[in-house]
Amino acid sequence: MPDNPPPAQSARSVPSAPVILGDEPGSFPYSVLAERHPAIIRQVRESFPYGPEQHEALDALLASCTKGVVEPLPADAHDLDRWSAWGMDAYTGRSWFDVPWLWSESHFYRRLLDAVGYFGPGPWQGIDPFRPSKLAELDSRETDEELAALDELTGRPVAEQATALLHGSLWGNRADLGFRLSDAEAEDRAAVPGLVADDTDTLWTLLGGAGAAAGTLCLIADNAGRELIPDLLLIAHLLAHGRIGRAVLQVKPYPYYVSDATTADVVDALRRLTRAPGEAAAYGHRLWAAMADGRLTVRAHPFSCAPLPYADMPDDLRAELATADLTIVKGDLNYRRLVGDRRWPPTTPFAEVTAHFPGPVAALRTLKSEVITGLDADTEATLVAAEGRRWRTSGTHALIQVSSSPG
Ligand SMILES: O=P(O)(O)OC[C@H]1O[C@](O)(CO)[C@@H](O)[C@@H]1O
Repeated sequence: MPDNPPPAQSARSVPSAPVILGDEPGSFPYSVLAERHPAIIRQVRESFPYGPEQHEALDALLASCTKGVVEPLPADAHDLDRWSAWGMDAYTGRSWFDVPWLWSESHFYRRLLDAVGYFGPGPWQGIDPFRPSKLAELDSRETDEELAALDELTGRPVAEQATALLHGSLWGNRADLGFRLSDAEAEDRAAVPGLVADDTDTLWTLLGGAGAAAGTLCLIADNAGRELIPDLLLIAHLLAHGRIGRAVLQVKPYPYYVSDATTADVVDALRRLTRAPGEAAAYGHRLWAAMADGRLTVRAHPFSCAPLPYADMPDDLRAELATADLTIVKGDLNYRRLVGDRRWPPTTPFAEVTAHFPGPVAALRTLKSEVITGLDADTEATLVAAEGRRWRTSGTHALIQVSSSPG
């Protein structure tokens, strides 16, 4: 089977490059499977007073994902057909290290929820194993400081507010609790400026300027807490200043990648805002009102937890995204899914690898895995000279890349 593609490869394939596997000891993908996943199992074990049944299931998952093979989902799994369509039949019986890294890493979180009884039936049904760490981050001093900064920002010119909130949403992506488990001090080591690509000007042209009809923004969210809050603040600003008429916030239908946002996390974030002192509360109440009158809608499409690239999205999601004037795709995992989790040469044009997308798309991402496209050769040379390969995974660099006419 060439390149290990899942059986359902769509006719909308993009230009090709080798799919990333986790099979190379010493490589970043390998370290995530071999070290980070066991660390996440340890963290989950300690986060709740789970019983012997859950601990045994976590033991079995640990053995399977580090030394074993991909095993079939239980016959009564609610999403068995979906995972069969997502390639599980092709990968069952194979090492987690020998199948596409995006697939095995994503499948790990599905199996982790099974192990702790999240899908039920039973006492642990619907109990988010990552909630304690998400709430701790939401209630942190850092969040207080970021919200307090809004009081000063509100007096600034509107264009300056917009740029500050856009960058707040971008750098908020460092709020990835899974990442923190293995590299908390990364921020202090950056040798080269943070932004490696910046299409901000193009992005603003796609969000109704003065006199232009206020269209629809779709924001495909990533992490909860200190990332989701700046995402919501950006949406509130764009609604309040008539740059958009409506926003659709795409979140995850269940806990995923430790800190990815679910609807429960959106509610927690809005409550955090409305409870805050000063301008933050005003933002919170405006967002709450926008939810009530439909100007802000939350969606949780099952494909947001699929181990597949967006090029393989189902038609209903494709049709929905096609109605947006702009789709902002947040974070590292979504970037891998947007451009394809492949070893692209870094100067591969972003527009080429996003041609499959059904409408204008902007990626806001801090770099936490090896996939990269759309760099100019000088920037790549400077980064390599200063940091070798570290710039790709350290989380200290970011990008704003826009493709205004794909599809
Ligand atoms: O929260 P984000 O920005 O999607 O980051 C998640 C990224 O972290 C990792 O799990 C490991 O760095 C990547 O595999 C994944 O792409």
